[in-house]
Amino acid sequence: MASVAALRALRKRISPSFTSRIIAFTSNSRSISTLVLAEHEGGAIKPQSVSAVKAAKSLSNDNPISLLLAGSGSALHEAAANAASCDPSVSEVLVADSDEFSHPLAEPWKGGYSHVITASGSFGKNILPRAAALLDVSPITDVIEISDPHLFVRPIYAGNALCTVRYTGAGPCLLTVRSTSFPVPSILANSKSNEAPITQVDLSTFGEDSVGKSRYVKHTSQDTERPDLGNARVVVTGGRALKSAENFKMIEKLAEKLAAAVGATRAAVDAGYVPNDLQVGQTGKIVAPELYMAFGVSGAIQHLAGMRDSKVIVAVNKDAEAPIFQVADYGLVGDIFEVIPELLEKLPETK
Ligand SMILES: Cc1cc2nc3c(=O)[nH]c(=O)nc-3n(C[C@H](O)[C@H](O)[C@H](O)COP(=O)(O)OP(=O)(O)OC[C@H]3O[C@@H](n4cnc5c(N)ncnc54)[C@H](O)[C@@H]3O)c2cc1C
Repeated sequence: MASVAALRALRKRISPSFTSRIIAFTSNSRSISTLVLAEHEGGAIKPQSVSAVKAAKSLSNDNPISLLLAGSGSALHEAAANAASCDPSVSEVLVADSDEFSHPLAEPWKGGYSHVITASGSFGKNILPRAAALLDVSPITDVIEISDPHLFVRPIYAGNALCTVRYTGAGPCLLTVRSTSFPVPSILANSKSNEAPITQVDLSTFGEDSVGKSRYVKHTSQDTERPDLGNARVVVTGGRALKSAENFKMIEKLAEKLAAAVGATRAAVDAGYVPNDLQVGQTGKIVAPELYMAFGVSGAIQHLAGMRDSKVIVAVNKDAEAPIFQVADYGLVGDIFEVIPELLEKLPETK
C-alpha cells in the first residue's frame, strides 16, 4: 500500500533512527507541536478535521499546529487554501501532492512533532495504528477530552465508563479524537486575515516499495442532498420496528422535512432496510446532534454508545419499558405507524 511504502520511505529519509530522534526531541523538550492529519473533499477541509484542530488547540496555548493534506490536483490545492484559513491557530499547511494520494488510503507524514492528531474516522483508524507500529509507540484512540498534553479521557465498555489515560511512552504521542467532543461552529471561521503559509512536502524519496497490500477499487457515496450523518444538526433514526425497506422511506421523508440526516440501528441495517453507512452506535457512527429522534429503537447499549451525547433526544416506542426512554428528554409511547404519518402530515413542506 502507498501509505506503508510512504511511511517507510519517510523513515528511511529521516533515519538512521527516526524514532530515537523523536525520543530525544520529546525527552529534551517539554514544548508541544502538533501535526493534524486532515481529510478533505470537494476542495474543502472536512469538518471533523477542524474538530481535530480544536482538539490540538487544547493541548497547550502555545502549540504550533501544522495541517497535512495529501491528495492530488487542483482540489487538493483548493482544500489547502481553505485549510490555511480554517482556524487562526493553524501555523502551517503541508501539502503532499502525488497521484499516489488521489484516494484516501493512508498517507505519509513528516517527523518532528510532539503530537499527531487525526479525527476518529475510517481515515484516522487506517493510518494511525500503522504509523504507531512503525514508530513503536502506542496510539490513544477515541479521545473525548484533553486534560493536559499527556492526559486524555476516552470511553470504554461501549461508552459506559470513561477512562483517564496518561501517556508515558516515547514521542510522538499519536491520538485519534472524536469530533463530536470537539465541536466547531457549523460555518467554519474562514477569516482570510489568518491565512497560514502553504508548503509542499518533499516527496522525492516517495515511491520506493509503493506496491502495497491493498489497492483502491472504487468510492461509493449516496447521491443525496441530505446532511452528513456525522455532522448533522438533526438526526432521524429508525429501528427494526420499521419492518421493511419500503416502510423505512417514512423515516427518509421525515428527515427530508426536517433537513435532517437519516440514521439506523444495526438491526435495521442487518435486515437490509438501509445501507450500513447509516448505522449509529458502537460499531457504526458516533453522532451528537442538537436533536436526535429515535423511532422504534429499543435503546440497546451498543446503540446508545453512538448517540447518548446528543443534546436533545426524542424517542417514540410502543413499549413504555424500552431502555431508550432512560436517555430520552422527550418520550412518546405510541405506534410509529401512527405517529410518523401524523408528523409527516402536520409538518410543513420543505421549500
Ligand atoms: C458487538 C456488538 C456491536 C453492536 N453495535 C451496534 C451498533 O453500532 N448500533 C446498533 O444500533 N446496534 C448495535 N448492536 C446491536 C444492538 O445490541 C441491538 O441489537 C440493536 O441496536 C437493536 O436494534 P433495534 O432497536 O432497531 O431493534 P430491537 O431491539 O428489536 O427494538 C425494536 C424496538 O421497536 C419497538 N417497536 C416495535 N414495533 C413498534 C411500533 N410499531 N411502534 C413503536 N415501537 C415499536 C419495540 O418495542 C422495540 O423496543 C451491536 C451488538 C453487538 C453485540
